[in-house]
Amino acid sequence: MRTALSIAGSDSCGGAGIQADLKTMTMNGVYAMTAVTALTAQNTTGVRAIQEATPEFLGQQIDAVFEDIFPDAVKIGMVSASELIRVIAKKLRDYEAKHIVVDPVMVATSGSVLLKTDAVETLEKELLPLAEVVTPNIPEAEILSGMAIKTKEDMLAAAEKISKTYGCAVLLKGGHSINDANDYFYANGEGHWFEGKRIENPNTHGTGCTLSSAIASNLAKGYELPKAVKRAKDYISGALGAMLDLGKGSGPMKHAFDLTGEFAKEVR
Ligand SMILES: Nc1ncnc2c1ncn2[C@@H]1O[C@H](COP(=O)(O)OP(=O)(O)O)[C@@H](O)[C@H]1O
Ligand SMILES: Cc1ncc(COP(=O)(O)OP(=O)(O)O)c(N)n1
Repeated sequence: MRTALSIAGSDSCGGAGIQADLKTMTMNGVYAMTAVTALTAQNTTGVRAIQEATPEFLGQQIDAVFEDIFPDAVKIGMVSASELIRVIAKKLRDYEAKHIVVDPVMVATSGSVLLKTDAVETLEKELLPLAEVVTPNIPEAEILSGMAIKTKEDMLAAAEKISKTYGCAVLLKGGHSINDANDYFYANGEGHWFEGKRIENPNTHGTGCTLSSAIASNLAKGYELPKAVKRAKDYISGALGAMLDLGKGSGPMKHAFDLTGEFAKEVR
């Protein structure tokens, strides 16, 4: 069985972070492992408190995984502080980790800051150059590219700039635009759109975590990056389309939706 490691924060309400990653990887037919960067006291209305792991303890979790079950892919989500980012980068370099997907989580949809301002530079310097693909949303891409993104043309230019600056593929997510859910992919000097039909579901807690861990799962299974992204896009559309409605705020998605076609055959 193929395996994937999520290095991310825990979300006590189960919709984002490590919990979303475990559900997504499992539903995508991959054995999921974790290294927890922080605990959050969080629900669908917001993040109340954050307790970071120590850098030493985060390193021990990563060692414990790599020394026993070498992951076929690694997804990195919320990592709030520079010291934690440095430990992750060193371990991934030392172990020569494969298929690294970086979701540069900065601010939760609820508005809570999940990456300290002084750690943005460390993320850019240490983690992005290790990534096979980075998956910013529009506000995150504005920070990484240093450009305002207001139009589709801005998305193209920002993705190209991030890709060329950090030497990785970029999937710039369009979930924060109003009319559609089209994401722009740029790699090796070429770009194209992954189109998505916008689903009228206000419960989008954990969409970014889910998409990035679905990409990591599909890379772990041996799909080339564009196909891994396409399959992840289909997965997020299915999970949002299942229309789960829990909690008082932006609720989580349903992962145990009816997988159809190609997915269903493989995951069984
Ligand atoms: N209402 C929606 N309908 C369909 N797809 C969506 C919707 N909202 C977000 N997505 C998709 O979910 C993924 C995560 O996007 P986004 O919400 O922008 O990320 P984040 O959670 O990091 O802010 C993207 O593929 C995006 O296109
Ligand atoms: C622990 C933890 N990690 C990441 C997030 C952010 O999740 P994401 O899917 O990027 O976006 P929203 O859920 O905020 O739309 C989080 N909230 N908690």
